[in-house]
Amino acid sequence: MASEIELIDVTKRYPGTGQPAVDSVSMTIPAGEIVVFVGPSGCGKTTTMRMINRLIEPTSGRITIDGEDTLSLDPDRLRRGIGYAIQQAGLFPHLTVGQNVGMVPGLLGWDKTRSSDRVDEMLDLVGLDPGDFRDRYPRQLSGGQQQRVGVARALAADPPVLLMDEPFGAVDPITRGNLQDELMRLQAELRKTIVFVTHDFGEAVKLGDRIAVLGPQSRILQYDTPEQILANPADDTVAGFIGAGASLKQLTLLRVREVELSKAVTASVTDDPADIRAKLTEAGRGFALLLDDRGRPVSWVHARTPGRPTPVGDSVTLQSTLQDALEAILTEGGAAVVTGSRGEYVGLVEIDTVMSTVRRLREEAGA
Ligand SMILES: Nc1ncnc2c1ncn2[C@@H]1O[C@H](COP(=O)(O)OP(=O)(O)OP(=O)(O)O)[C@@H](O)[C@H]1O
Repeated sequence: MASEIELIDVTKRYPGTGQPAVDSVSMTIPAGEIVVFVGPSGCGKTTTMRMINRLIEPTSGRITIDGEDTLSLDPDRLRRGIGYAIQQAGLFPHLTVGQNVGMVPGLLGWDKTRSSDRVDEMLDLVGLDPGDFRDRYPRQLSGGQQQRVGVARALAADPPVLLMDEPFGAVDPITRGNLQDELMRLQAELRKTIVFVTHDFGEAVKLGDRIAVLGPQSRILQYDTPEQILANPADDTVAGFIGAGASLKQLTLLRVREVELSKAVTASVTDDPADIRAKLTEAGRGFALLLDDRGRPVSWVHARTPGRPTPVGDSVTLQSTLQDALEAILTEGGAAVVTGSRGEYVGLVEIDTVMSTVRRLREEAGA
């Protein structure tokens, strides 16, 4: 379930300020898409987003959701129907993870069983084991886990619209990449209308079906697909914002599932090292990837030392971008291991694949 959002001539003038923070913005946010607001600090991204759920009231203009004027609705009711996730998760510190996630279902009057089933389902969905996490307090979680709980909470009542204000801004780059991958995996399933605020253009390109590049007072400098913005920036300001190295940035547009994967020699973690060595000799390869009993990658072994595995570090999923794969290759060396939806090994992205893709993108851009 998703909804179309429309902003019509929306203006916000904070009391006691000269210029409006948001000046006469009009845009349509299509149902079921991720629209990213990106722009410099202070340009009015957050103000624009918060007017959608009326955490901030517009000074003038209209906002409709599926054609219904939000100003005609009771603000509390409106907000319960819109998921909201923010930087540093904004969890209530004195409530458990389960109570945080179950907050909106509780407000909506769901009964206890339905609420608690939903909490477990949501924790599962964002990759946290409910048995382990439900009764913990936010301070007992890492930053990335808190963000996951924040997303679970925003999704708990199955809202058609999700507002996300720099939700991954406060975590390290690797965790951030993982959270982005998970959001894309969730969205492939849920197809919500998501408005996402960031000042990181790379994040916008990775996540957005469309990107609104905003200038001062939320003036829309360009509103288009990432491909179009990268290929045809509307003006020098947008071009400057995209920055140099656009063809490398285009790696963030391609998913691992879109390139041909290579095959590793695989063996089971329980296999005899001598058998693994024999297998590698026969295949004429130097390394084997060891899988556990569920087919998940565990470690690499070298033909000369088959009894001494090194753990697989960074892996990527089919939804990851080639940029992520490149980063994993650079940290892991040689190739990035690709896993499927249950964490099972599905193939490798090799550096040659990334290089030939970059060459192809350059050629296409020059053509
Ligand atoms: N409550 C307020 N009262 C007065 N001015 C405000 C208020 N909130 C925001 N502003 C001003 O409105 C402008 C837009 O702020 P907003 O937070 O929407 O920008 P932003 O693009 O989200 O910024 P950032 O990326 O730094 O979070 C800024 O100039 C800010 O100083």
